[in-house]
Amino acid sequence: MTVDPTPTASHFIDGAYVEDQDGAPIDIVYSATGETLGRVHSATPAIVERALASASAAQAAWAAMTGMERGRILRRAADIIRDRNRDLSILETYDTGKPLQETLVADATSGADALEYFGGMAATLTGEYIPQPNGDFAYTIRQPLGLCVGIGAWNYPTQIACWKAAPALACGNTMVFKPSETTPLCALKVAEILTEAGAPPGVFNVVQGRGDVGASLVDDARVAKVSLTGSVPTGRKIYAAAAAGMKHVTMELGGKSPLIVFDDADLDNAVSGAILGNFYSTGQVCSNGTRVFVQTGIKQRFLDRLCERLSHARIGDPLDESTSFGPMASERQLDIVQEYIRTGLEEGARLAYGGKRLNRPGFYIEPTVFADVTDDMTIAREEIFGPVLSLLDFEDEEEVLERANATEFGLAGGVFTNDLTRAHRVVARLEAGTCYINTYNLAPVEAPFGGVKASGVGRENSKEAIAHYSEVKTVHVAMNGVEAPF
Ligand SMILES: NC(=O)c1ccc[n+]([C@@H]2O[C@H](COP(=O)([O-])OP(=O)(O)OC[C@H]3O[C@@H](n4cnc5c(N)ncnc54)[C@H](O)[C@@H]3O)[C@@H](O)[C@H]2O)c1
Repeated sequence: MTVDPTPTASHFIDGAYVEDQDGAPIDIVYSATGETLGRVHSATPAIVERALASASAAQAAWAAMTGMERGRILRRAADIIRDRNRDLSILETYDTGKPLQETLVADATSGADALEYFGGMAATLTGEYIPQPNGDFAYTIRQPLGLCVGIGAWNYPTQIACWKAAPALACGNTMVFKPSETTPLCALKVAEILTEAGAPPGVFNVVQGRGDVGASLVDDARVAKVSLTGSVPTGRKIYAAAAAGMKHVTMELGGKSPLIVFDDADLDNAVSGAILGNFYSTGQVCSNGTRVFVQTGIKQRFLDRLCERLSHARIGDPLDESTSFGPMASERQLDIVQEYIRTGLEEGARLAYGGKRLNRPGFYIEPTVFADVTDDMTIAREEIFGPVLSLLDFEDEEEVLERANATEFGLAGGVFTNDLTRAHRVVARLEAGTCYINTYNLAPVEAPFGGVKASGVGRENSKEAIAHYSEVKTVHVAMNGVEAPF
């Protein structure tokens, strides 16, 4: 073990690690073995108060720094992350169970990208000059919102912390971040590295805990904005609580996205897209295209090729770099996935591949494919958040579009076809925040990411994120006398 996965302490507040053993213990369980690596303690009300007070006190001075100065710190943090990519990737693997093969390229690196991108943008966040008659004018100032709360899911703990911290801090906000109780480790490292890079104490704080701790953060009157990555039910609760305080929100929630394969598609590319969109990170990706609609003409060939390709998945120790498919992140999530597989079978879907828990320690389940799935089946309607692909077939474009959009979710959607005009026509009509043509599940920080309908509010990444972490103040200036009616 080259990386010690046990954290220095549970929380990171005011530029330093903080412990308070009065909080309820949260075990750090390595999902590849089921062993408990250590424990953190949930934040007590006193810890939550310390974090909020620190972030609140730090905000004015952080906002008063120039964008150049703030950006330099974020970019320095990006460089440190890249220098330590391997260790941070191993930590991400301990936190989530995702294969090192993935974490080496997808997690800390994406976090560094976000810090570099928004660090570079910080100095460009300027206002506008708006000319008015007779030499009068108005101008705008882009201002931070203030104290922001970030709440994370467990599938991408480093990336989620950075995707929220980077735009928030670039705009001059400070943040209290609560990682998922399932993955408490990585956000602490992000806080440590930001501090090392020069972020003043209080600018980025991490507190541990479950939903109750998250709710206490959301409810605090000092908090101006809440950004959640999580499930739709949690999003509904947090959005409602934030509305009571008229707070800004970003909601990155769940999905049940359609991936549509027309019979003129390049079969191997389409199968690759379905693999990326269902089995990467053991299927624990919000934007996954878990409803794979395949046109009837290539249905059998697609299924055969998919099953053949899945037989090459290397399931095993995620710290072995040749492993391409790891365990579920937690026993609870494994149980949820197994329950959905049982429901799929009960409702008459045909199990075409996998479906079984592996007979080894840890929370492993095989990559699973159901064929002959119909739109009304539970596995076609609900987000499973595990490696379970539902194959549905369709006859024509109009029909598949109607069925693809018949869901409360709207996170992502994809189409595989060699017909250029059809590709653009289809994505134009997909009710989804992020669409893919002949590819799937890319999420570069330069492009907006987020959902429509129940899948979310607002966008992360890209220039769009700036609007969600800042406000515009308008200033009117008279260069002439003031006329009044009396
Ligand atoms: N759209 C995206 O960008 C994106 C990315 C990753 C995951 N997700 C979604 O996240 C879900 C899986 O993650 P999860 O199981 O951790 O989600 P979850 O909703 O159970 O928990 C998310 C976070 O919210 C906290 N929380 C729970 N109840 C709360 C409350 N009442 N107030 C404040 N905080 C509360 C949890 O402690 C956790 O930190 C899936 O639905 C997945 O699609 C979305």
